[in-house]
Amino acid sequence: MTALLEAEAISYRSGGRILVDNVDLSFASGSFNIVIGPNGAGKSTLLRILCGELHPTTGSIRWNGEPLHSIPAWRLAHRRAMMPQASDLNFPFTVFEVASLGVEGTGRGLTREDRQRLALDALEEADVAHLALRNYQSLSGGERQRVHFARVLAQLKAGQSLERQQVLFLDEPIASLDLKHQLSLLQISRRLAQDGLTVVAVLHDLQLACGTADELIVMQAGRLVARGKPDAALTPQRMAEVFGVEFVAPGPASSPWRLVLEGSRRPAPASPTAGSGLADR
Ligand SMILES: Nc1ncnc2c1ncn2[C@@H]1O[C@H](COP(=O)(O)OP(=O)(O)OP(=O)(O)O)[C@@H](O)[C@H]1O
Repeated sequence: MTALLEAEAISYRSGGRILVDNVDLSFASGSFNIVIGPNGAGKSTLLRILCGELHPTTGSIRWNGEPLHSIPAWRLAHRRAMMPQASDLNFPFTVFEVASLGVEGTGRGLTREDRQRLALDALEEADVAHLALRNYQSLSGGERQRVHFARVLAQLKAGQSLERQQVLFLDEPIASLDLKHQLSLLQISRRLAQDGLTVVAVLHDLQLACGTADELIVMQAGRLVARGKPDAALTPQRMAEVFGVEFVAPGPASSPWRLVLEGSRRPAPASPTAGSGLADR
C-alpha cells in the first residue's frame, strides 16, 4: 500500500540532546498506529515532528510525496489534527467554543451553521454535549480531554470539505479518562480508521495498545526499536529491554500480557481492560 505520510531519517536535537534519533517511518492510509515506550523515549516529540509542529533537525517528511514543510498551515489544518498530551487554556471559553476552535480556519465553503453543527456533533460523539455551555476551565481533567477529542474530530470533519486523506495524531488521549471513555475514544478512532483515516496515537496502556493497533511503533531513548504487528513487535525479550520489567508472554489468544511483580514472581492480576471487545477484535 502506498504511504500517505513518510518520515525519512528524521532526528531532532534540543538543549544539546538528541530527542529523536534517525527515525524512518511510513504510514498507510487507514492504518491505526500506536507509539509506545517508556517516559522520555521521544514519543511526543516524534508526534510533534510528524504533524509538522516541530521541524526535524535533519531528515525529511513527505505527505503523498510532497515535503511537509512546504504545505501551507491552512492546508495542513485540513489534512491533520493533533490532540496534545496537555492543553491548558487561559481564557474562560465555553466547551462549545473550544470545540469550535477545531473548525475555525477549516471547512472552506461551509456555512457558519454547518460549522456549528459539526462542533455540536463532535461534542455528542465525545460524550460532552451536555457540558456545551460550561466554562472549559471548570471541567475535570477527563472532561477536558474529551472536549479536546471533540475539537480534533470537528477539525477533521470540517477539513473533509477539502481533503479526503487525513491523519489524526493523539498524544496520550486516554490518560485522564475512565474505562468507559477510554474504550469509547479508541473505538471511535478505530471506526474512523476503518473509514480511511490514518491514526497515530501515543499510549501507555500496553493491553489497549496491543488490542487496538494495526501496527506498534516502539521507541526507546529517541530511537525506533521495533515496528510491526503487536505480536511481532512486543516479544517478552523486547518488553524487558525497553521497559525494564519482566512480562509473561500471552498464552491463548484471549489471555493478556501479565506483569511479574518483583518479589512475588507471580503474574499480577489481569488489567481490567483485558478481554475487552477491543482486544478480541
Ligand atoms: N524542548 C526540549 N528541550 C530539551 N529536552 C526536551 C525538550 N522537550 C522534551 N525534552 C526531553 O526529551 C525527552 C523526550 O521527551 P518526550 O516528551 O518526547 O518523551 P515521551 O516519550 O513523550 O515521554 P512521556 O511518556 O513521559 O510523555 C525527554 O527526556 C524530555 O525531557
